[in-house]
Amino acid sequence: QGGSRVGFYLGTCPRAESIVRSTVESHVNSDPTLAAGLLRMHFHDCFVQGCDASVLIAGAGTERTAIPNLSLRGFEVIDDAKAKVEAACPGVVSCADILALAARDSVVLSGGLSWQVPTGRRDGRVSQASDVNNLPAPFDSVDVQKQKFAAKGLNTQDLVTLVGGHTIGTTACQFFSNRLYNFTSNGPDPSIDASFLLQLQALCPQNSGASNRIALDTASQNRFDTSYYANLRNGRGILQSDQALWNDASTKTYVQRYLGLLRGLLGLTFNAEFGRSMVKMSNIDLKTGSDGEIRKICSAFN
Ligand code: HEM
Ligand SMILES: [Ca+2]
Ligand SMILES: [Ca+2]
Repeated sequence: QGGSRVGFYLGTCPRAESIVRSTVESHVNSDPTLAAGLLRMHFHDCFVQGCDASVLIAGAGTERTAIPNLSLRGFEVIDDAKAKVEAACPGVVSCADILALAARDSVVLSGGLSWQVPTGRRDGRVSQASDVNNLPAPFDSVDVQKQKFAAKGLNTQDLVTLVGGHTIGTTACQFFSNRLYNFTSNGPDPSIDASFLLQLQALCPQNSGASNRIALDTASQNRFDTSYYANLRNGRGILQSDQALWNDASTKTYVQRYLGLLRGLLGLTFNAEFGRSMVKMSNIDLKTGSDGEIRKICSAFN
């Protein structure tokens, strides 16, 4: 996992990070929902073949065509940043690094704390839809979520923290509408707050709302804050996998700590911890040194 380091491009492309930042900024300013798209894209990259931009390759049979990736957004932001970075320093900066930096910049633009992103990743030469099988699903139990994160070297705190990325962005109703209508033989998921259930049912009608999009963090979908965790506490989580974090003792303590419900040594600051867990996630199975390549354009192998 070693090989990446903060400031990798200082000697070879000193403007790389600022070019990425200003590109992400201009896109997010015109469409604030892109911040969530870029954060999720980096997660989906890192969990499949490591953080190597495999998710960015276009074409038949690539990762992009796998079901969980069909709704990824922001490819045009990465392509734009890459074109500008190439113009400044051709052949130097990887697409994998641009995506990792763009994810960080997206969090900062949404009001989160910044962190230093180690760079030096190289771009992978493989992208296959069939490899997209270890991403967590919205129906996964806490145990399965923990196993999938542990397989990538991420512990329970990292899980609760990184899923906190759901403090921004939206989901299609299809990923949770079973909770609203046919979760048990009697109907809805009893862990949903009663008045919230009525709101969600209105937003996601049973037979016609599958593609409607709903904030993952009600009333705070563009702010990088702890509101997402407060919603979990109040039975206002959206995905079954999200609400489960409150209903399992091992993950609930982290939610409580982020909400300041456990004080003193047990207190934790979400926005600070998020950057720390992101650095761990951003270092999954890196290709460094002479592995892989530096792509010329992010959507195609050289
Ligand atoms: C147990 C782990 C996770 C599960 C089951 C999960 C599941 C999902 C699902 C089903 C969606 C909605 C997709 C759609 O409607 O197209 C979503 C959206 C999102 N996820 Fe996750 N996710 C997980 C972890 C993460 C992590 C670790 C991050 C980032 C660090 C993340 C960031 C996001 C963001 C930002 C969105 C909104 C995307 C947008 O608005 O375009 N998720 N997630
Ligand atoms: Ca990858
Ligand atoms: Ca929020």
